[in-house]
Amino acid sequence: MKPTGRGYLLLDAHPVGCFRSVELMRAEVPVPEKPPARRPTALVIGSSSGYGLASTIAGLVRYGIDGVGIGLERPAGHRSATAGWYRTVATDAIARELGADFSFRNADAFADTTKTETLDLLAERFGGVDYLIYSVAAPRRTDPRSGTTYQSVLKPLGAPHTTRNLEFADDGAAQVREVTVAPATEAEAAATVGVMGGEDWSRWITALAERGLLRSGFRTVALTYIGSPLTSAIYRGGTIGAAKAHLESTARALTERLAAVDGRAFTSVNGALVTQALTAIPGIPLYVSLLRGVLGDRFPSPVAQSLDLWHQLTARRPDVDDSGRIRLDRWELSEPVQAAVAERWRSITPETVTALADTAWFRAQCRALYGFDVPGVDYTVPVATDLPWPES
Ligand SMILES: NC(=O)c1ccc[n+]([C@@H]2O[C@H](COP(=O)([O-])OP(=O)(O)OC[C@H]3O[C@@H](n4cnc5c(N)ncnc54)[C@H](O)[C@@H]3O)[C@@H](O)[C@H]2O)c1
Repeated sequence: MKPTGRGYLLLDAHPVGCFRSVELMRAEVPVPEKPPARRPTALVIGSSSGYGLASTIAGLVRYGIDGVGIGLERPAGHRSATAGWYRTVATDAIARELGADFSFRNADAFADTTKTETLDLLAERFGGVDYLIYSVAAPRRTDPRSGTTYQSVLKPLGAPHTTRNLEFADDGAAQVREVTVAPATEAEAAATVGVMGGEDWSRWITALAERGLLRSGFRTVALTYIGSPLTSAIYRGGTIGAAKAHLESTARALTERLAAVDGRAFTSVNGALVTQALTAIPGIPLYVSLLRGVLGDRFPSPVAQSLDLWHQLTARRPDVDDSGRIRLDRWELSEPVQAAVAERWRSITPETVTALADTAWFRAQCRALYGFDVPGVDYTVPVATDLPWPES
């Protein structure tokens, strides 16, 4: 199987490459000296990819979690299954090997039926939930109660924004192209909040509360991002930033509601991570490649950040900023790092891009999202792509 596609989007995922990337993530998690006194129950929404996957693996290996992970993935058909499908198969194998009672559901987290069925399963198997990690990144959401489908957009607010995009030719050569993005309409901004804001997270908590499934001391976290002044027009000050602000205010409202069970809701500001969604945000691929150019191997992995997230979630007093957010992005936003990235951003030319930005790393990361370019995989060996979703 060969990687085929257009731009950053590939059409197939390589199962063995996806298994291997899950193994490599697992290898980063230190095994605890002794098992936890009580196995916590966790619900991870968005467990097949990115930060949700890393949190699931870190939780299984280091924190002995049982529970449920939810992702929305496509099975094999004319093309391979999605990469998240194969990563879930591999994560399930880890859970089984560890003896964890952890099952995976392939379902639309935004649907009421998914909530009911997942809560039925949690009630029957565990009788309550200790942690909910909300790590969904979706392009659209259908609100099952109104039937409205919201479509998110990645646009600035108020004024057009001109930035530079990193692209790759078919032979892998890096190119930088100037792009101008028109500002979002009010309807587009509201729709983005409808997808990536806190409404669905809040509904999960309400559903758990109504079923009496919130254990005393329950904690929940949804992931957010701030990012650099270089990307603020398109990210934090743009439509997606408005959605993140909504998510952050939802955390404050949820914490008030969770007082009855001595619970708390947080957002966690994670650092930049190469994902498919990130490649679609104008300017961000160049920014992240420059960030890696500055940091090299000091760029923390998603597993390292997820271990920090669990550390904070399980701490008696989590380390939060003035707005009540867990901060896992200090490495990214530190003054010297941002100054170095900004200096490179200003001076970059088509001739210097590969020297100043780690474009080779960025391209390999993008391909690894589909299981290609993963170290230790023999891509000449034929692979079966039609694999079943793990049984729950
Ligand atoms: N990538 C970054 O740089 C970055 C940085 C900080 C915070 N975050 C935040 O982290 C969160 C997760 O993003 P990611 O980058 O890990 O994304 P990702 O694309 O790697 O993972 C998204 C997950 O959501 C699941 N999903 C999507 N739609 C779903 C649906 N309708 N029902 C059930 N599951 C669904 C996918 O299956 C996948 O498991 C987002 O809130 C994102 O904004 C990302």
